[in-house]
This record gives sequence, structure tokens and C-alpha cells, in this order.
Amino acid sequence: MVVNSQSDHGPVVPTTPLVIFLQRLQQTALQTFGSFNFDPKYYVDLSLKFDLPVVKQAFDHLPRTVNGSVSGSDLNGFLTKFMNGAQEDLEVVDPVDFVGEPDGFLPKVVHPGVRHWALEVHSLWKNLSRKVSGRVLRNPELHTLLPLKHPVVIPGSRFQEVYYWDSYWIIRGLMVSKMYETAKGMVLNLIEFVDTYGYVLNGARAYYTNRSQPPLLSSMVIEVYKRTNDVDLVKKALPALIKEHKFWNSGIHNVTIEDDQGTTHNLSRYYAMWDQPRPESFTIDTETASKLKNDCEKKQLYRELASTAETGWDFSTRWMKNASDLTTLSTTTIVPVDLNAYILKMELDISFLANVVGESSHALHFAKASESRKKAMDVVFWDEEKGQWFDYWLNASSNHKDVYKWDASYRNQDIFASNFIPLWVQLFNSDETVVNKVAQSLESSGLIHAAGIATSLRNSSEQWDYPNGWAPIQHMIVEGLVRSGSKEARSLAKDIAIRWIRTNYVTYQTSKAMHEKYDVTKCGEFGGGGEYVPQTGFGWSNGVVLALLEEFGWAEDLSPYCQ
Ligand SMILES: OC[C@H]1O[C@H](O[C@H]2O[C@H](CO)[C@@H](O)[C@H](O)[C@H]2O)[C@H](O)[C@@H](O)[C@@H]1O
Repeated sequence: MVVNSQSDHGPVVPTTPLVIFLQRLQQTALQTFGSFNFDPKYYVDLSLKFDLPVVKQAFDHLPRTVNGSVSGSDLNGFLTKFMNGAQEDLEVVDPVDFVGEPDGFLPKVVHPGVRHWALEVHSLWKNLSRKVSGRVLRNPELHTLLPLKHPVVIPGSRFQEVYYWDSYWIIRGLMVSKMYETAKGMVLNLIEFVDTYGYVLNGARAYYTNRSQPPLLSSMVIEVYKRTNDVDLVKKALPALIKEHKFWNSGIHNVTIEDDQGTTHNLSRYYAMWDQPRPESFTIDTETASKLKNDCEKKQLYRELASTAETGWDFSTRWMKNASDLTTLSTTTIVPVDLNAYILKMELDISFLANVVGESSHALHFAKASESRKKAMDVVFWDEEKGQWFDYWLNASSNHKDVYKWDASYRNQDIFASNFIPLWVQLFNSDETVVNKVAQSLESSGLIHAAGIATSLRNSSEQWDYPNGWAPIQHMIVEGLVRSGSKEARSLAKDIAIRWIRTNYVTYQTSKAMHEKYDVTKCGEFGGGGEYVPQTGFGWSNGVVLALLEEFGWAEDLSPYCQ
């Protein structure tokens, strides 16, 4: 599948003729309809009513002005005659395992009003459940939606397809809702991606095949296994997880760093296999790159944009050399703390799962791999004095035959929520000294707000910076604190959980009342953090709310927070 591009910046996975055509349609639509309320993704999600050559010919024959634009009525006529709507590829499905109030649902949530809300959140899974329509299965070449075998829960809003890392928090919520069949089906779909492509795709669309997303498949398998003891699922998952591990630890994703003692360490980075504008944001990326001078620079920027989408944090100043200039994105030259924490957890998970099915040599191999990564993270990321792990920026001048010489000054000293993610992993949260240091550092970091843990301290307009970014990754930090077993750490975790739950409650009620996308200014100090779309909520927010309510329970009234 992967071929080398003309430039030497890495591989490129070719896209489909359909995606290329839909990008052209997207460009024309922008010219015709203008940028107000324009969502470029909408156009690459449309499907064809006829074969591509027929549709293309009709499109090419639309009357155009000298500057190439098409009139609104001609374009609307074309869309009606030749295209199906963006959401018609999927059918709403009744999940087989949904019941209004599952037996033993959230026993520690005792306040009646909060219990009522939790049941409403639980019921949102029904509104977010989809299956791929028969049309896609019969004629996949007419659709950018990829045909998945099992029904899914989608994030919602403009994201009507499965997303890799969103699925993790959705599955955490499904566990609370006792929807094990649905969760298992979602895991099986992701396993099939690994079988087909060698990695889990960013999302289930033809335009997402050139990159992955934060690798949390092993965590999903573990969560389902813990509740169901489904050994068959483990047997199916294990080869896929081993293959996925290889994807993240070889070729462009692998980085070797030599420390002061001359020991080399292998870590991983994000690196999309793409050097063109992202099809779902084609018009935006083209515009972003327009200020660059030459094609080589543009290709590199496009790779950085796609690689940043692979991080799940698209976009944040975390990946930018110059915080006010998106063209300075440098994601491929950053070794990220969170990615390596996820892979460390993947190694421990694989080792555990291999033991479950009696594959002791794999169990041993991955246990050793986890020890090596832990050492590498200690050397490259960990700052003992600051009590945080910092991203490491690769410096071209230190690159000798693909081995980078470690230098403390290349650590990015900026504070992000990702600096605390390693706490999620047992090898770190079992060390009391580390936990205490990290907890103190988190408390004084400035990241904890009324709404929970902010993604960054930078006030920028990027989606993943303060005040917009309230990542579900805070759930991992909370879990790390809880798993440490320390009383103080649990109390900090509870404090953060309370903030997140209140915020989401306020967001939910406000959004419900307004029946429109929620407006932060209406939610007083708890504004920000939730992402509640009327009638569906948002997949990962629903999941984290349910998981936190399960962990901490709830006895007080929440309604005073929503006046
Ligand atoms: O359409 C632009 C980008 O949209 C996605 O990113 C955002 O939504 C995802 C779904 O909730 C989420 O997983 C991601 O963290 C968000 O930043 C998509 O993942 C990107 O690849 C895409 O370019």
C-alpha cells in the first residue's frame, strides 16, 4: 500500500479517485457559496448516485464563468441530481444491548436528579448508534465511508463516522452502560482496520487512510475483557495489537536517541503518510499553505498538518515553532510524551493479554519492551525537579546517521495536559515518589480550572489550546491518580472529576434548554469543557461523564450549578 513520494520526506498512501473528485467539488462549492458556514468536510462525505465517470462528466459540463466558478442554482441542481446527502451512508440502529436502566447501573450515584441525568446521558448512546447502510456495502466505490461490519457509536455533530481515539472514551462509557456487545463490535471493526491497513485509521473514511490516531486499541480490548472475560476477543485482538505495535515502532514512526552515557533509546512519533492538503479540510489547508513560497515547503506543511491530525490535537501551539503561525507546525520533529505513554501502556496490555491466552513468549517480549520504553521516557522526557514529562524536540544538527544526540535543552518546557499522561501507566503510578511529585506539579501548573484540566496554558485560537481545549485526556490523569492508591492523589482526582462532571452537567442542561449548540457564556464559571450537542451529546464527553460517575459516585444536587 505504501509507496515512496517524489520528495524524501517520507511515504505517501495514495488516495482514491472519488476523494480527488470530491475535493474539486469542495473547492467549487467554496467559490460558489462563500466561506460563511462552509464546512469542507461536508463535501468529501457526500456519496455518488451514479458511477464516478458519469458524475464527473456532468460536473465538468456545468456552465462556468471566466474565473471558473459555477452559479449557485447550477451547483445546487448538480448536487440534487448526482449526489446523496452526507449522512445517508449510515442508518440509525437500535443497539442490541441497550436497556433503559441496566441492572446495577451506577449504584454510587444516589442523588435522584443526578441519577436522572446519568440515565439521560446513558440513553444518548441510542442517538449515536449507527450501522453502515446496505448501499455502502453494495457499492463501496460510490462512498468515502468505509464499510464496517459491526454497528458503531459515533462522536456526533459533524463527525458521523467512527474515530479511533474517540472510541476509547465511548467504550469506557459503554462499559458503564453494560453495552458489551456494542463495544465488542467496535473493537472488532478496529481490529479489521489493522488486518487491512496495518494500523487503525484516524477514522472510517477513505480520506483517513493515510494516518492513524493516538493508539488506544489495547486499552479498549483490556476494558472489554475486564468486564466480560471474553478470551475469544483477546485471541482475535492479540495479532492485531502486535501488528499495530510494529507500525508505531518502525520506519518513520521510530526515533532513536543516544543519551550522555552513549546508550540508545527507541521512542515513537506521529508521522502521517501524506503530503497534500487533508481532503476533509482541502480548502483550509490550501489557504494556510498559500503564504509559503515553493512546493517543497508546501508539501512539508501538508505533512505536518496531517501528522498533527494524527495526534488527535489538531491544532495546538504544542506543535508549532512560532505560536502565532500555523505554517511553523513541526509535529514530525517532536517526540511526544503522550504517544509514548500510550505505547508503553500498549506494551503492558499486550503482555497481559498474551498471558491470558498462554502466549508466554509474547508476554515476556512485551514486558521487556515496556521496561526499555520506561527507561527511555525517564531519560528523554522526565524532569525530576519539575515533576513532569516534557515533549522532546528533535534537532536536525544533532542527527548523526539517524541517531539523535540527547540534549536537555531540546525539551519543550511549556506546560500541557500531556505532560501528566504517563501517570496513567502502572509503571509510573505505582511509584509513590513520582506520584506525589507529579500531583504537586499538576496542582501548581495552572492547568486546573473550574471546568477541569485545560489542555494547555496558551491562550490561542487553536482548538486544542486554552480556552477551547478541554481534552478527555484529563480522564487518564484522573485515573492515574486514582490507581496510585495514594489518598492525597485520589482526593486531587476527585476534585478534578467534580469540576468535569459539573461542567458537563451545566453544558448538558444549557444546551438542552437552548436546543442549540451550547454557548460558554451562559454557563458562568463552569463554561468550557463539555461538548453537548442537543439530543446526542458528544461521544467522548458522554463516556467520560459515565466513567467518572462510576468511579466517584454522586450524592449532592447539581442543579444549583445550572441557573
Ligand atoms: O475535520 C478536521 C479534523 O477533524 C477530526 O479532528 C477532531 O475531531 C475528532 C473527532 O471527534 C477528534 O478525534 C480529534 O481529536 C479532533 O481534533 C479528525 O480527527 C482530523 O483528522 C480531521 O482532520
